[in-house]
Amino acid sequence: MGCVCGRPAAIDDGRCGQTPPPAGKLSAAGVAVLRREEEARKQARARDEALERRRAAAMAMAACQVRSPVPRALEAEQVAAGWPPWLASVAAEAVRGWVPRRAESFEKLDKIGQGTYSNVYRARDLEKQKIVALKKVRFDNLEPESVKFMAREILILRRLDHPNIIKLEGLVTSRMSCSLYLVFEYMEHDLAGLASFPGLKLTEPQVKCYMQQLLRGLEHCHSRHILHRDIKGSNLLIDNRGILKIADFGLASFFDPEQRHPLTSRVVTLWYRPPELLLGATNYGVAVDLWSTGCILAELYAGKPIMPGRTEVEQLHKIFKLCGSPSEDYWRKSKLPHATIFKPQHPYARRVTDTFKDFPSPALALVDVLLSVDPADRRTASSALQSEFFTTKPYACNPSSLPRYPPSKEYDAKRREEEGRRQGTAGGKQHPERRTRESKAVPAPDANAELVSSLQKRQAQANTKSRSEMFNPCKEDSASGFPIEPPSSTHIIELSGDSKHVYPTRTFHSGPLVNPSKTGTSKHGEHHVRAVADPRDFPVAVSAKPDTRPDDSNGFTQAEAFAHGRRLSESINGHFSGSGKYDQVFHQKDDKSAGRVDGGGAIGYGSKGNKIHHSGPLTSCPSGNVDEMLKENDRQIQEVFRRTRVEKSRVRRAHGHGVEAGLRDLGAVPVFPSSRSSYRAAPQ
Ligand SMILES: Nc1ncnc2c1ncn2[C@@H]1O[C@H](COP(=O)(O)OP(=O)(O)OP(=O)(O)O)[C@@H](O)[C@H]1O
Repeated sequence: MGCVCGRPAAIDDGRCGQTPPPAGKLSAAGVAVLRREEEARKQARARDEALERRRAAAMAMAACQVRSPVPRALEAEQVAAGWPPWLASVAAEAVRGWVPRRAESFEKLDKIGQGTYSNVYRARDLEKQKIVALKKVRFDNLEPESVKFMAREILILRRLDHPNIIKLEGLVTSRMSCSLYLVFEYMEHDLAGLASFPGLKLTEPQVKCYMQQLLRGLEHCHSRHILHRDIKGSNLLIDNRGILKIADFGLASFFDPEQRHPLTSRVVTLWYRPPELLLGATNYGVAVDLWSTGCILAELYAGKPIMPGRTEVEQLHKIFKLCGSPSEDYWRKSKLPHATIFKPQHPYARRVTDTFKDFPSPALALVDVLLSVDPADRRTASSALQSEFFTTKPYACNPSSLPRYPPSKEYDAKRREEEGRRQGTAGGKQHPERRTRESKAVPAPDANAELVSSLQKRQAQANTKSRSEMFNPCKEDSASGFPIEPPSSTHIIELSGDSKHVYPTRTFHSGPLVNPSKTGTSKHGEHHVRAVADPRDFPVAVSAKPDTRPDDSNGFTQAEAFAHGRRLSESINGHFSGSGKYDQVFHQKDDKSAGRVDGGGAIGYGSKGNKIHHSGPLTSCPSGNVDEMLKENDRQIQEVFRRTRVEKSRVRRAHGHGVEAGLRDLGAVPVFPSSRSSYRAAPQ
């Protein structure tokens, strides 16, 4: 029906009826039409409001630390302060007391980093006249999980105030905006980048200086009841004055030491992940960060990551080989969920002091404490700060006496390599040493199973018409930029030290902190990692059941975390699975509801329908010889990668850009975890 102003009701855009002729001049029919129009508008408004409320409530339910919807008054207050309603409805607490900064008050300079769910830019703050880092959070503002992570990160960052913790200086958005930038002080380096800088060897006072700052920052986090849960070199930013700051609180969580609330075990980047998390602990504390700190300390002395596992199983086995397997007492008292799966038949002896006998003894003593298998033995950041390592000579140097380095972030190395690739040379005009190292890139599976899975889900959605696109024109905020690439080269692993196996890896990133001279290099330039995992040591797993307790105070269940993590571990295990036993441990379909164990068999990767394909168990090998089985498995994996590459380039040719999501949906592209911190350059 048309309106009195002559516009059809169907195109009523809100202007219709705003200036109706005075009612007195209308006929009765005209007035009736006006009333009906008014009524229809009211109903439409009510419908919109109800929709908006439902959306906000759904987001609030899933939002971090938000057990009940944000009080309407607080939400309204934040909207009045200039925050967009989608943010105020979920993260009102996180932005409380702040007003958003305007985008125009910053000048974006260049991209300096990329995380799982963010792009980081160097920018000039035009109001304060200084250089800052702008972290643009990539999320779909209708996706509760992504808003939840972002809100938690902001809330945690605001609770922290310490010279060794990155400072969140503000947020950039506006009432009408659908994007969000976190404003941080700008840091020139990260520890991973510095440690991998060609020719750079940190002295003992320098190592102590960085470690002291790291532990002071951690001490502050823990005193505020915050666990970082992703301590690693690339999350330790360093400025030109030598100040180290812990960054990336995307995985951090509050914890209550008195009343332990179950937390997800799917956190911490694999190489730095403590055994209790690999064993599925949901009741843990500060010791998880101390384990990662121990790994970093040992890495700085060893010049390479000390336990570069490729799968959770391999990681755990490396830990047992180095640190010994847990005592009977620990198995009994900890009641860890995966204990029955991973408890080795024969205990492993601890070899930390043997392995690191070249370390100065106070450093070795601290490493020994921090890498205790029983979390209770790792003590605290405060006790580490009082250890002999810091109280005996040579003392930690003053940060200001540290040398000034050229830009040395992992991201810089990665960019150089990309540039080299574009020019058709392995390393462009880089330092030859660097080039060699980068060609030996080795992936380190990322910690962030939760985020990765959330992003995978969004990528799958993005393939059709994502909800964000429907409601939200800001395409940049979708997960479209998330780097997911198939591996592009090979990598040799020595299993049990005697048989070599070629595994696919990426050369996209700069390689890990591995010293080739100690681990060997093949004539093809591939890097050998002496993986100590011996599949025969692990019993066959028969079941793995998701726990359904609430997780992380954020409304997620363990079942969900389990399912998410499963997806990640399977995409990794699909590439690097070892024996039939290993495979049986991890080969499960990603079935949230049932958490079933499935022997699997097909190789491939996909996110659609929560189904993960993987290399099957190797039980079909007629000889029953593990090495034979592994070779056959490798052959199959190589074949899949070959087919994937062919298929990918075929589809790319056919459709131009933007086909990766489609391929992923078809299960043709293997899903890799975060590109940011997982691939690093090998130092000398
Ligand atoms: N304040 C800063 N100054 C300079 N560079 C920074 C700063 N913050 C972050 N970066 C760079 O951006 C990268 C990504 O940042 P960050 O780790 O916070 O992102 P993320 O999306 O949370 O990553 P993750 O994949 O670990 O979840 C960092 O590794 C670092 O190199």
